[in-house]
Amino acid sequence: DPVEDKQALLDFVNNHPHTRTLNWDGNTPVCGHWTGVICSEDKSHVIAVRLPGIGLSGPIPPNTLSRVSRLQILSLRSNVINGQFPSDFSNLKNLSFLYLQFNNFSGPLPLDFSAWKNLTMVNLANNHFNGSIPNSLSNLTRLSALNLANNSLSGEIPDLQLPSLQLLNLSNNNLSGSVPKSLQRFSRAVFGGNSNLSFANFPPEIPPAVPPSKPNPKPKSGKLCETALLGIIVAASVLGIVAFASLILVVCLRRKREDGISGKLHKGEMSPEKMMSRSQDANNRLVFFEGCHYAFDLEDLLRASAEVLGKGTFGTAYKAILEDATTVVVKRLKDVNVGKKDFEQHMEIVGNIKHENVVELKAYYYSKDEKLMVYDYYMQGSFSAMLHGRRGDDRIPLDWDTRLRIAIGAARGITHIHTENGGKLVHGNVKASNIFLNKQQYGCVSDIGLTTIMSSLAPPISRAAGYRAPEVTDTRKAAQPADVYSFGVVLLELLTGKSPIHTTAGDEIVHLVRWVHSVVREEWTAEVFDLELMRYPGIEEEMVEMLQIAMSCVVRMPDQRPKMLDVVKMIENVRRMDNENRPSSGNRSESSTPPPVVGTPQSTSHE
Ligand SMILES: Nc1ncnc2c1ncn2[C@@H]1O[C@H](COP(=O)(O)OP(=O)(O)OP(=O)(O)O)[C@@H](O)[C@H]1O
Repeated sequence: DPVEDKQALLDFVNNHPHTRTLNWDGNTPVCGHWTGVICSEDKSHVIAVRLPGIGLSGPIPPNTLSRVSRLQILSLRSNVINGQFPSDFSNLKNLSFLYLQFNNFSGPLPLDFSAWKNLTMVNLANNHFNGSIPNSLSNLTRLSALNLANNSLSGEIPDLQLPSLQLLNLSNNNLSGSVPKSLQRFSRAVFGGNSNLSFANFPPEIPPAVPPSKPNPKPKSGKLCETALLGIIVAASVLGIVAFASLILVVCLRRKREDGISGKLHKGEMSPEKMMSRSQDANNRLVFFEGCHYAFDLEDLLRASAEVLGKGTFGTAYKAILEDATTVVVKRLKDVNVGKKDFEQHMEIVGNIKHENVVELKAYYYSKDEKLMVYDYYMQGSFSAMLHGRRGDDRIPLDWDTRLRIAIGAARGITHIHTENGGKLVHGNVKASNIFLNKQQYGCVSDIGLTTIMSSLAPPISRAAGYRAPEVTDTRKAAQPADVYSFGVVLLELLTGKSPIHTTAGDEIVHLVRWVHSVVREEWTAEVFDLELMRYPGIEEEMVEMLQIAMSCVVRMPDQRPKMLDVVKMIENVRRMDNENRPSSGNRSESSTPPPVVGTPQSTSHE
């Protein structure tokens, strides 16, 4: 609710004793002392306080912040607060985002940062802090951004071991000595304006390579290319939606070369009977995996009516309805890059993965011209369709509990995949359209390991672009940390409701990871979340925790990302009060789906 002056703000807070997020956008500056805004009574339910640019002055009164002991987001940016770093901040054990920039704070930084294990983003720039940078910052394993620029900090920079740190700014202080090795991955600019700092041991900066006098092969600007890319993405998905046609699968396959099975069928060169016998041939048959209850053969499949579900990176997916009403999904692969033996070996690995958070490959078919994969049909559609589809009046909102179940399930599925094939298997294509809901309504992942048998994709032209980890240049060689990155993007999608690459109203192309970083950096953290989630009370804490997990997954350096097993444990911890009802996360997270996080979902079959 908009409030117009300080008294109104105080009244508002006092009249709404359960306010959990206190947000003041700073558009109406209010001068004066700030006692009473958040310290008037017990406010232990408050998790976010944003009071930027409202003219708060004087030091923070003692014990003010001990009343908001569960605070996760604190922004007092752009006020005229002075005095020392408040000692009672050490009570704020859950603090994740701390923005105190552009104030008049002075004195030393706290010596001991070990109390704030959750700190993800710290901005103390443009104050008068002095003394040295505390070594204890190394305790902040989740810290992703640290801005201490434009203060009066002095002494040597400690050898900070901050595995998640992506943004650092120590410029314009009085720091001396040399830059420790652990921070030499950042550019010199972040240490600039410290006249006594030596760069003698700093690796030489390599100027960006400028190709001699070669004409630029790219005729258009990067932005245009990105627009074109988005056009392709949008067009492809629209095509998938409108291309509904009740076709015989054979017809879908008709443009194959003459020696192709379907081509022959189409031209009447081979009757279904002959085809049938050929399909029973040991060299040319539909291979079902153990435990598969389907009782159809290739001929039945070829006779089935088929509807295009969508064209993906690796081919086209069809919903095929057989004569006995059995419904399956047939994925017709294009650009398989390996021979029959390797293909079969790979299918064996994938087909033998049995886990309730992994979509089971039921059967496959290999011939020179056709490579098919058969899966169960998930009638609720993918997580992507649930999240982004039907945004109009008839939209069924995707509530937080469902999103949590999707995240936990998918994380467990990927974790299990990472244990397969001697711990070497990589999913390679983790994205929202490859996540479905299993019978318990938990996420389960599909499309495993196809990248390794397909031709490499030119990174910028792929539909998976927004999910791809920055280090992946050849999709066939992606490693497990790249799956962690892609899963982090899925989590960001789940939290924000935004696609990994989307356009703004002004047609600007936005990359979700960059957007979230910029919003969090500009301390609008609470604004990251999907508006649709705002209707559910009391979930902010969980959302902030999930945001931290997502941000740790999308760290630029692959070796600094958590392992999937750790991600599972972190997500399980988001809903702590549920732990008593569930087995411990350790082994279970690799093997099964626990009872639902909240309530009992309807038991719906996915078939
Ligand atoms: N088993 C399934 N049940 C229901 N829908 C499915 C199933 N498998 C795939 N789909 C849907 O079919 C469409 C095409 O899937 P496909 O996997 O071919 O492409 P994609 O997921 O869009 O991209 P990619 O090829 O990179 O995975 C997607 O909307 C996907 O969610």
